[in-house]
Amino acid sequence: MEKTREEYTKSINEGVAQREAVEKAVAEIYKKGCKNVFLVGCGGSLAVMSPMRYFIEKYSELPVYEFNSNEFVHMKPRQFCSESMFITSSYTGTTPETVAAAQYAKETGAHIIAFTGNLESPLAQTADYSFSCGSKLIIMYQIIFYMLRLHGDFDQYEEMQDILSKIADEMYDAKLAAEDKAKEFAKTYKDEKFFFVTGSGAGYGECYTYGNCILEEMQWIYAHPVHAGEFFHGAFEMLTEESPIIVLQGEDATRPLSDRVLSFAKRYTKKIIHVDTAEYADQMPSVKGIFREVFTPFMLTEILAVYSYELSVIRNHPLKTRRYMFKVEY
Ligand SMILES: O=P(O)(O)OC[C@H]1O[C@](O)(CO)[C@@H](O)[C@@H]1O
Repeated sequence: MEKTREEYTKSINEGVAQREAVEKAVAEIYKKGCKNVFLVGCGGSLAVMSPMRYFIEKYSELPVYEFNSNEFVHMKPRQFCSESMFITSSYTGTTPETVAAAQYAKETGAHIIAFTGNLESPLAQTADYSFSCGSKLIIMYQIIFYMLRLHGDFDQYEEMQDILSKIADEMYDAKLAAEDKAKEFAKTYKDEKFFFVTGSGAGYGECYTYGNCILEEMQWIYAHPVHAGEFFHGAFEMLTEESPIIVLQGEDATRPLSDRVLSFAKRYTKKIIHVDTAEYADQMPSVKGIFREVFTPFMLTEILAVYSYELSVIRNHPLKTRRYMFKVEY
């Protein structure tokens, strides 16, 4: 395991402990107006907000838009205005297009709330409110679900906070339970040259992250992250008995989409890697009822982190290895 229980729980609980400050920031922004919500970022930092779009769309009538930072800057969407809530995430806080997007948001008069790993970064200096901890998702949960509560769309907010206060330990138990499967995955598939990755709904962001950021960026293995619904409208033509397919399955409303991928894939390939949050229910007794859906993105992210780590170890290719990123002009 990449982190000890103490290191892991500290990094998660550091985010949970910021509850009051996050609520204060969200309440101040909400008071000034929240006509719509914009989720803006790049790569893994954009994908981490994708489940939040799912939850806003599911629970609220508030319009929500998800944008790559550079597209946001160049397109300047018409719906974006001084009463928009601009939520952004950048681990480094220096990704130029994300900083530019925040600067544009500021010029427009919108209120900016940011996750960043560096509170001294240009992004943090541009944002009205910035938060930092070891988990982007934990901060996003607190921002989005408090906003939904203020908007009268989510009555179970206190229950969610109660679960958050226990989640680090339970999640670590689930990560331990995933370790053998992750080691087996790494041993079996370490030499593969290509992976399909499918996911949907609250789990789609993690599907994108796994293909684009983990397999391609961090392991230099070709991957196609494809929406489980869209798989049948193109990509499945490329599936052969030689194709490994990683099927990410959560416990959200779109679970049947992954059942369909699984039943098709079982007919044409033996190389199926099925990662299902439902298999970790015993380790996470606090996460019950509607919260199986709410915490689907968190559980998928944390379980897959075990898979990524084991793959990087067996391939002797650390997850921080880069050819171009942060090294050359781009
Ligand atoms: O804006 P951030 O979060 O610092 O992103 C920098 C890089 O980190 C990643 O999210 C993951 O390494 C990339 O996709 C992205 O280019």
